[in-house]
Amino acid sequence: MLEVRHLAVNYRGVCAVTDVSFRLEPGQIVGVIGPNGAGKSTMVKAILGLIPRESGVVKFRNNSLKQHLAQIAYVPQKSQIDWDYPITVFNVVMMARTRHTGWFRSHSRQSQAIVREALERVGMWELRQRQIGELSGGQQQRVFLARSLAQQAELFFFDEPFVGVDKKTEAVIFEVFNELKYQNKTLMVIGHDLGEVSRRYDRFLLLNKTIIADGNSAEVINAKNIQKAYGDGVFFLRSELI
Ligand SMILES: Nc1ncnc2c1ncn2[C@@H]1O[C@H](COP(=O)(O)OP(=O)(O)OP(=O)(O)O)[C@@H](O)[C@H]1O
Repeated sequence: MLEVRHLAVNYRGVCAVTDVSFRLEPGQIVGVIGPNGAGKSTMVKAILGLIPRESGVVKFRNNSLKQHLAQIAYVPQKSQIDWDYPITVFNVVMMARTRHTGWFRSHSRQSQAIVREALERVGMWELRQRQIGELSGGQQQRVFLARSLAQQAELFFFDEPFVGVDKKTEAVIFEVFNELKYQNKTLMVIGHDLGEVSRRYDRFLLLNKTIIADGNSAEVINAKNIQKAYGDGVFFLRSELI
């Protein structure tokens, strides 16, 4: 479904990501892990064309990804969102429908129903008239999750969706991820806390500028790979992770 070949990104001549290649298939939740500064966010932004690539090829269903942007949902890191922007919860989620209705046309009943369903799914319908800056961290993540649902995408990228959320919101997010997976959607989820990584993911990409390991939990999360990616001094207890 998504094919990335030899992706490389430089920032002002300094390499952030190099020679990253992988394929994503439908119906998978793929965790991207690696230390701070490993290039996880950079990799995703370069895949999406949000920042320039030094080199590499990205194909979605054998075509250029640009032709399929409506089918790709991206939820950036919380720190990248302007929470002071004056917009309600409802309208943030409705933004996902703009590609379907256009900027200047009023939103169809169908879009309104889709937005409502998405907000209800994440338990945020009651707060639909709130300004986004007036929400807690967990509520903010739920709103952006709802926005990705309302887009009715095929491929989803989430950049650190579990930062600042409590266990209840974490459980809601994973329930929604699993529903999407069983609808044969593909999810790529960035996280850097190894404790958060568990059997909930089908596959992991361990990144430190390039892919250190790619596979299931046992294949990726082992002492050798973790040391390679994180260096010495990382306390590793596999039994905690499975
Ligand atoms: N806009 C930028 N300009 C210059 N360098 C950047 C820029 N964005 C990121 N970098 C650098 O690129 C490298 C990769 O950063 P990136 O944010 O992709 O890593 P990450 O794995 O997502 O990190 P974290 O887990 O801390 O979010 C880092 O060294 C970072 O300092």
